[in-house]
Amino acid sequence: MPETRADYRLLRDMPTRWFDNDIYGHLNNTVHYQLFDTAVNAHLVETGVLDPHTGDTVFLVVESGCRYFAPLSFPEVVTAGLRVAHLGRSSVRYEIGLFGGEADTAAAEGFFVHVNVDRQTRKKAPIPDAARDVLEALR
Ligand SMILES: CC(C)(COP(=O)(O)OP(=O)(O)OC[C@H]1O[C@@H](n2cnc3c(N)ncnc32)[C@H](O)[C@@H]1OP(=O)(O)O)[C@@H](O)C(=O)NCCC(=O)NCCSC(=O)c1cc(O)c2ccccc2c1O
Repeated sequence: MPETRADYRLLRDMPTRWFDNDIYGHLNNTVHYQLFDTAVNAHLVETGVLDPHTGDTVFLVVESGCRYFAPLSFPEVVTAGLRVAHLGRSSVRYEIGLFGGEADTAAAEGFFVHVNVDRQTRKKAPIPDAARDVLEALR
């Protein structure tokens, strides 16, 4: 059973683009993953805890997945619901629901796991306190 908007801690509107529709006239499955990345990383950048260009550490994805319940398509505005399901020492699991238009049940539900790594060595590193605070607020 798909989840509802109330099941997520933060909602973020995500405009769709002409190019997002595939030959069947709906968002291709790869676009859902782009929306997940954009929703989460935009929040991290806006809250000041991710600087993808100069930060000492960066997040890498180690696992991701998605279930698709209903089609989404341009020109719909999609709303992404975000929550943190697990916060470890160096890892965080995000769960994201995608809602089409005014719908209250998710058209798709996905997740991905980020591991924080040192930018230079690419070895895992503890999630810094400031980022941890932002992530705790999404639990
Ligand atoms: C990332 C790695 C270096 C980690 O290797 P390591 O051996 O150190 O990993 P561990 O097994 O010790 O686990 C560390 C930590 O993660 C948890 N964990 C690991 N796997 C999973 C899993 N499948 N599910 C849940 N949790 C997992 C584990 O429990 C530990 O947790 P703690 O919290 O207890 O510390 C190595 O795995 C690696 O290099 N992998 C390849 C990464 C990669 O190439 N990914 C694809 C491209 S990256 C990407 O797509 C990407 C997306 C973005 O959104 C970005 C946003 C901003 C910047 C960059 C982005 C980006 O590159």
